[in-house]
Amino acid sequence: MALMAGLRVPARALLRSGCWLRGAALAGAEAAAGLGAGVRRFGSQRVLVEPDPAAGVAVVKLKSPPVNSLSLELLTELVISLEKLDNDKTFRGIVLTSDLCGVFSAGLDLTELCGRSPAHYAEYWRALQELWLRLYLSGLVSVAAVNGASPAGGCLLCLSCDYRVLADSPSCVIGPNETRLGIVAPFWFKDCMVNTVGHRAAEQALQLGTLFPPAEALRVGLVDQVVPEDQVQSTALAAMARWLAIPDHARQLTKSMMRKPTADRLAKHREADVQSFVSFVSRDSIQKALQTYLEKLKQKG
Ligand SMILES: CCCCC/C=C\C/C=C\C/C=C/C(=O)SCCNC(=O)CCNC(=O)[C@H](O)C(C)(C)COP(=O)(O)OP(=O)(O)OC[C@H]1O[C@@H](n2cnc3c(N)ncnc32)[C@H](O)[C@@H]1OP(=O)(O)O
Repeated sequence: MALMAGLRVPARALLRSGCWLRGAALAGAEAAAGLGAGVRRFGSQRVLVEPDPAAGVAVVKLKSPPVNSLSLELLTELVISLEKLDNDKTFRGIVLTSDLCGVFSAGLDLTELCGRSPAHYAEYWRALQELWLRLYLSGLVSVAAVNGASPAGGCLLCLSCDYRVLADSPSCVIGPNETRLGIVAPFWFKDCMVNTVGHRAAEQALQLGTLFPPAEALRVGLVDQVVPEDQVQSTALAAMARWLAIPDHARQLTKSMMRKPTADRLAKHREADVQSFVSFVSRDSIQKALQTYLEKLKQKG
């Protein structure tokens, strides 16, 4: 651990801040890339939005160190940013990516699931449902530029997008590893998996808690392209251009036709889903399993 401004900051987080320095350097290159004078980044503490109004595209970057785990705060900020972009006619598409090095998102923040009250679990789960429904049904084209590891809830975020580009690096694993923690993916995550890779591949991956390396993720269809790490964002933007060549109304109606039945399964039973999560996560055995997993993660660090 390093001490910085009175805060305990993990050394790994400081290393990752190399990416933020790169981000600062990139700011200088924004003019060249079309993000010129008058076009401002916006967002919040944990979600950075880089708009390109001329292209109608915004790059949405998760920046919640050390690993972009989906805390209640990150979920809330992401929902607000997506809502803002969804309601702004300037934008037709978003690229969702990470501002951190080596991690897209570590999935659900396990500290939100351990030792908290039932009311907290319920609030947390409602926020996760809200994010999933908003992203999954968004009228915007959504491309995930997956520039790091993306287990469990991180994988769900990617699956909720329309298209996925993954970095070709051994650390960039993606998949539903929930069972390895002793927990169960919710039915709507399962449905997303089935819709993306088919029933058999989803069943195997969900039961075995598989984290796919890039080539395997491409082979099963969990991602659409695998490219060198430094080409993830440019490839995502090139894919975006192809999707934006389609008239919005036709693409949006088609997206809704494909996705609404899946989303409706949750939308119609949200509160029952919350209660089933709360009673599951409150079990002693589940609390113990999650604590043990979290401790192992911390010891590894
Ligand atoms: C029947 C009813 C069903 C109801 C549904 C029930 C349950 C819900 C089920 C499913 C939905 C989704 C679930 C999830 O998403 S669970 C989370 C799964 N995620 C993981 O397993 C990832 C764990 N993390 C890692 O593997 C690695 O951290 C990494 C992402 C590969 C990055 O590795 P790296 O070496 O770069 O970092 P560290 O491992 O050293 O971690 C740094 C730091 O972060 C802490 N941390 C990591 N992941 C999490 C996390 N998910 N939540 C909270 N904190 C996390 C880690 O402990 C380190 O902390 P430290 O204090 O040591 O700095």
